[in-house]
Amino acid sequence: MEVDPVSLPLASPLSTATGTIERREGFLVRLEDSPGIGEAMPLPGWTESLEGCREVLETTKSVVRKRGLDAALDELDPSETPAARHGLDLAIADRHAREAGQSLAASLDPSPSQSVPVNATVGDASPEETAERASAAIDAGFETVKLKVGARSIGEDVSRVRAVRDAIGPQPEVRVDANAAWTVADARRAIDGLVPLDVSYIEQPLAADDLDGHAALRDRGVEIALDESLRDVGLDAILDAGAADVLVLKPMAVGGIRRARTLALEARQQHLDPVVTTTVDGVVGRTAALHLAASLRIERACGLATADRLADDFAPDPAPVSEGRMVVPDALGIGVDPSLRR
Ligand SMILES: O=C(O)CCC(=O)c1ccccc1C(=O)O
Ligand SMILES: [Mg+2]
Repeated sequence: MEVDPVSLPLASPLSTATGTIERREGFLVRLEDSPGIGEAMPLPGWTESLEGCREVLETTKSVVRKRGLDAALDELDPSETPAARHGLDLAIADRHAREAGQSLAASLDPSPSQSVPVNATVGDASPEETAERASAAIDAGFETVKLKVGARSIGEDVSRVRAVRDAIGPQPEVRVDANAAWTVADARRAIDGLVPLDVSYIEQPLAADDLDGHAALRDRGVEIALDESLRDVGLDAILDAGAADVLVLKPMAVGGIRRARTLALEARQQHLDPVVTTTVDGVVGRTAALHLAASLRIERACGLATADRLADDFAPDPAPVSEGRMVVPDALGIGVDPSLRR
């Protein structure tokens, strides 16, 4: 197992209620002999720190040498060091798929979908700017836009969504992501303003641990999706509280695509609908998340259209967005050269 530090600047930083993402730093994990590649891109607030990830991957190297890959994977705690675990898990999964002569999606499920619908991700900006970005996305073929909210007053956010609806018309799906910025009272006001604008879902309106609050927001004309809550309180608590309609899965934040897949299948059994998104990862992590979504045959738009935000990437994009969908690479494994270096 080899670990290479990597750094990707963002061409368009992503502004959210909890700050702006400007650069992604992490590690490529490579397996030799029988090749496989993974990506460990910690995102502070969502995963361990960069330093924490570096340290645990160093330790993991020697565990792999002494006790093998599977033992090393078992030692990585998905809640303590999810990005490091994602890196190794993905390298192993990529290797397995390659050895089986299959794409990653096909190695996860016998009948994966060939393409996945994706949403455009529109960060916080003025109403005019937000509407312009949303229109540009619709013109480029997207059928769903996800707007970041929660950085401004409820009144301003509702005005932003109204500007978007006025600009793109009634057909496209509009969803919003508050990144836990609202109180219950804020969220009720926001829902009153957003329902007439036909917003499909609100992602993480309230604090991650406020499951009862989220449960009380359901069935008011807009679905509730949970993202941060999965990281902080876990799937069982979300299911027990009946807190959501949609579960947002970020493979980098849950400790790997295979763990994300298990969580998605569990959620579905309880009528909680999974959606897969990236943490604005490089081509290895992003394309792996696409394979995961395809293996789950997700029909809701997924948050995988994040390649455009990067100013640079490790390799050419094997799954560019076209007409609002990403086509799953029909090559071995992830479909990215497993020997690529930075
Ligand atoms: O879901 C998307 O459209 C893209 C991913 C995204 O919004 C995101 C990216 C990095 C960190 C957090 C989030 C989020 O969903 O909250
Ligand atoms: Mg979110």
